[in-house]
Amino acid sequence: MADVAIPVVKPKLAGYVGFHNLPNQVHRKSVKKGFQFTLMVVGESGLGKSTLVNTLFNTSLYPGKEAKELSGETPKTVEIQTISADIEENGVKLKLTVIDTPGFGDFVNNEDSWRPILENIEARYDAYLEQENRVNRKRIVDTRVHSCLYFIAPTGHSLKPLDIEFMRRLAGRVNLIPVIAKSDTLTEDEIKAFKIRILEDIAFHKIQIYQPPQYENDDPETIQENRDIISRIPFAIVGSDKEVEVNGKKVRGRKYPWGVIEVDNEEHCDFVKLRQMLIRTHMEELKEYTNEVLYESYRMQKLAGVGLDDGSGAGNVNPLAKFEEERIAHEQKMAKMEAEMKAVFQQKVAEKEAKLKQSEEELYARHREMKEQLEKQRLELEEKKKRLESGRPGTPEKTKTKKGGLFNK
Ligand SMILES: Nc1nc2c(ncn2[C@@H]2O[C@H](COP(=O)(O)OP(=O)(O)OP(=O)(O)O)[C@@H](O)[C@H]2O)c(=O)[nH]1
Repeated sequence: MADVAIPVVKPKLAGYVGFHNLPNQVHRKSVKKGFQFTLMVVGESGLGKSTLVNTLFNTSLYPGKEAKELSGETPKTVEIQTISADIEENGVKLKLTVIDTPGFGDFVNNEDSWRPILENIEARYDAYLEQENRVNRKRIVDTRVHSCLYFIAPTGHSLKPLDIEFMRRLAGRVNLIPVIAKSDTLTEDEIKAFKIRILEDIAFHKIQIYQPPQYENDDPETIQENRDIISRIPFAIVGSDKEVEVNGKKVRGRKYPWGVIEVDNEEHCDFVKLRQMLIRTHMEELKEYTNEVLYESYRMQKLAGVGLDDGSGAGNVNPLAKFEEERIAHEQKMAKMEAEMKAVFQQKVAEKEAKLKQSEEELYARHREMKEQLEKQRLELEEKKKRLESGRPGTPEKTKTKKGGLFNK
């Protein structure tokens, strides 16, 4: 039966109903529950990832790293590190999780450095999916990555092949937000040109980066704010968790002989706009996009068993082909085990045979020795006998019989 379109009636309320308070109810509940956000930072070694995280949340999430830096060392993040912190502002609680990934680019072969990062993102989707599929789904813990800051080295040229490879692999799985690291090392004009080139590269390679949505029914101020944010992508950032003095006032920034770059000054860098997008205006958008688009697409592909790239560079994987591949791999493994066992068995048999041969030879040798000894003894006895016989005086050659006849012996 075809659906019949039901006309939407827009009645005028005769009196107070009270549902205008619904947003307040949501607000109260959310504040009570608290908020949660997971941010990942990815990029080459030493680009200021850890420093930016501290700067963003105005808190020191890396006490160990800082202590090392103070003692003159150059501390490095060497493995994927997850740091959680409960922070509170005006009674609103935020459980913040930062996933700091080790800087790459230090190795001779950096080809596969993206793999553990992508695996980490997907493992978090898998953990969520597994919880959703449980009978009891009361307490689902969401550890999915809601946004990923990708740090681009301030070269002023264009994206490096490694950056393109990384971004291509991560895009479509996570909200990718490109940032130009340590932008205090570039001039304003250099930053402008660099941004254009980065965006051209991103468009050319069809890399899907996070695009803040625009809503027509937003108020003009929000629309303008949104436009401002979009125009700053990729954000040129400066990180510093130290304070410097400017006109007698302490500000977060970096001091140079020619002046001070202030982190929280919109004229100096895009840090404020990035923070605004991540925390003040788009945190919920980022979470929603992760849940409704990125996770959903991963989930669909996973459940349908098709289209998941296994990272081998072979593209999408057919589940039957994958199964067949696994079966062949299993058989090969079994055959290898069998051959190894056979080799061990043969070696053991050969060892035993050698041992037996040795005992046999020893026995022969003993036997020969004993035989020789016996022969020697026999010869000696023979000799003795001869001697005794020859030594007996007047021993007749012939013995007389009782009757005196002769008897030949
Ligand atoms: N000029 C400049 N230096 C910065 C900036 N941010 C951080 N640094 C310095 O760069 C060095 C490396 O900073 P980290 O935050 O440890 O860099 P990272 O990317 O976490 O390093 P890995 O753990 O090796 O990946 C430190 O000495 C920071 O003080 C910045 O915006 N500009």
